[in-house]
Amino acid sequence: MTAQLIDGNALSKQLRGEVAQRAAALTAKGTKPGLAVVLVGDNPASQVYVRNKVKACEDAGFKSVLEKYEAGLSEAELLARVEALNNDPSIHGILVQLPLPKHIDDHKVIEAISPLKDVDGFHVASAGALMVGEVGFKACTPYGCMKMLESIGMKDLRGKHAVVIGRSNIVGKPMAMMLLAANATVTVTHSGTADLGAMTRQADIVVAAVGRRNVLTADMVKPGAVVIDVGMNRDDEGKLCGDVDFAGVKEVAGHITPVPGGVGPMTITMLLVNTMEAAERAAAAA
Ligand SMILES: Nc1nc2c(c(=O)[nH]1)N[C@@H](CN(C=O)c1ccc(C(=O)N[C@@H](CCC(=O)O)C(=O)O)cc1)CN2
Repeated sequence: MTAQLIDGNALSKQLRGEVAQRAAALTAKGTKPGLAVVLVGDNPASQVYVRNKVKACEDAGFKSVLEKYEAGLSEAELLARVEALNNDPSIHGILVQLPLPKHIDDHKVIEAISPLKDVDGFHVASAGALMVGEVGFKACTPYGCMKMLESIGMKDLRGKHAVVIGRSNIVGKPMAMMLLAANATVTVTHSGTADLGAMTRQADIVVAAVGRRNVLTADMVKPGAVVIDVGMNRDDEGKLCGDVDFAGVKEVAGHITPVPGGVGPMTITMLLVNTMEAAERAAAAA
């Protein structure tokens, strides 16, 4: 058996088209969605990601502002920039690209972003809203994973067992909350889990979000399961790869996401969706 691919590029194209239509409608009513992207330092991967975010905004008809700062920018200076963006009515979403240089406390910076503009969904208020089912912004990567499940008819996950590998604040934990909200039975595994394979072999859905190659191999997957790969690593030849042993697992799984072309583009797509939502909420409140 060879698994069906869940194509993040194709799904992104469709969803970004829908966002562009909403953006045109809101712009015609006098509110052009605006996203500010803040990058500190010269991390090469971050530079690619912020460029892709700005380009995606432009393609969708948004205003986008890219603020780039030297790695030596102080925490106080960054907090002052965030505050200025909080008070800028033409900006509906603010994103500070992670990782930040070590001398800056990323938690402090994220908490300085207004929850009304927290389109990354990383603020404690956004995480809390997700936990209790209130209106807020959902973290883009897990939100994109949920859309990928929806695209294969898995919106209500009643009766399904989902196993999340990884417990980070930006992927693993919000992923578990979103799966739970969709009625899945959820197990969160991590570096302290005794027998990972024993957990994943029970799963109808596995989400791998560890940041290490080959965390999930074919022998750890139930035949027909859906495998979502959030990882972004380099193999020995420097080629981009995920956390899943794709070649092996695709022979066992029912559906699988590729890397590249899977969750990555969906992360940017859901950022557009969140920014669109932020602009619509701001216009409705005006
Ligand atoms: N403020 C944030 N920082 C970071 C986030 C985030 O959501 N918000 N996530 C990651 C990086 N990231 C977005 O910023 C991101 C990573 C990868 C991709 C992507 O499209 N990947 C492509 C491959 C790109 C390549 O060739 O390198 C793919 O998978 O097809 C998009 C966004 C950490 N920081």
